[in-house]
Amino acid sequence: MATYKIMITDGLAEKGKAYLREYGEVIDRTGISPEDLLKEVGEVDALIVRSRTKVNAAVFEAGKRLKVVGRAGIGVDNIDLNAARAAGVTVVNSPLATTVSVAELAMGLMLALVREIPRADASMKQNKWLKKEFEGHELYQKTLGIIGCGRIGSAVAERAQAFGMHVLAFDRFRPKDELCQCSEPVDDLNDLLARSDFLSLHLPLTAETKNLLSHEQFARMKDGVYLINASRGGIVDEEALLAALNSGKVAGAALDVFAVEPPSENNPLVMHPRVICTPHMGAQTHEAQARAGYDIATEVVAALKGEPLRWKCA
Ligand SMILES: NC(=O)C1=CN([C@@H]2O[C@H](COP(=O)(O)OP(=O)(O)OC[C@H]3O[C@@H](n4cnc5c(N)ncnc54)[C@H](O)[C@@H]3O)[C@@H](O)[C@H]2O)C=CC1
Ligand SMILES: O=C(O)CCC(=O)C(=O)O
Repeated sequence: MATYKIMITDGLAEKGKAYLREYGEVIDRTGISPEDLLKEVGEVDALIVRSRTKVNAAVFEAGKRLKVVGRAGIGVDNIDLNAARAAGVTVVNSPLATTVSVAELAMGLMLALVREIPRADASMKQNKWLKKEFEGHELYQKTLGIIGCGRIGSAVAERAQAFGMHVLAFDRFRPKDELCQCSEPVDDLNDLLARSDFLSLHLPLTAETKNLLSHEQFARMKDGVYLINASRGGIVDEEALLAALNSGKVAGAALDVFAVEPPSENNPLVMHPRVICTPHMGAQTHEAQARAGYDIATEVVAALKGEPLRWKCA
């Protein structure tokens, strides 16, 4: 039986590692620097990453025996797919594993925003009882606009409707009859922006979606809209968001993702009193990571063995 060398650079659940060990040597280099990755990637047949490791053209160039890159998770915006194709390296991901966790975080962020849960907790820890300051809003009967209604967007739509929200969905590539999880599919992003009390983003970062929400789009939104972004930072123009928060157009924003991660120290969005932040942790649950680790391990081994693949990205 062939013995493969498989490098892990951003951690992997034990179940995934155990599966990989049946087929080869697992080299756990979690946290490896970009420089060391370039030095060491030439020794391995497969590389398994999450979102931290940037698998750019230089990595493919240095990966002389590299056959497959596995992304334990969904977004492959940190992997240069063109460079992978040019180098003849297969790229796979594990897109089903983390849907529920991300959708649950989006719902949690929505509630945290309208009830100011983080600020209320912080005030209690300062021995303050500011009950009168914390008059929030209900989600009930509000309109939620979902941009990108695939796996996660649909799961959020389902959960939001259980809260009694009216859910609009815009998806550029999915026919309206596939958006059955929402209350009302819309054809026009501007229509969704104009009607939503809450906006939640669930689409990939691509050349087309970069800065999808910028000054012009914020101007089209309702005054006092709430924004939740647990997709990718680059989809929202951060400067435009800051301006919209400062003008009061946006009442509050909850951000799990940033254009640059981690964001710079004292980043004005992170520090903003009406912004709630989490460190890109949508998929960071025990359950999601156990599934993602196992799914990517089986998919990477299948790719190494030349077997049919379920989730080929390149
Ligand atoms: N915060 C976190 O930890 C996590 C974030 N994510 C992000 O969530 C994104 C969505 O994941 P899934 O729902 O599983 O992907 P998906 O592929 O099932 O759904 C994405 C949807 O976005 C739509 N879309 C693409 N471009 C669009 C555009 N320009 N306008 C409107 N819709 C567009 C697609 O047609 C698709 O239906 C991922 O790409 C990733 O960036 C995923 C996992 C964890
Ligand atoms: O695994 C991670 O680091 C983040 C998860 C994520 O954003 C994704 O799977 O697209």
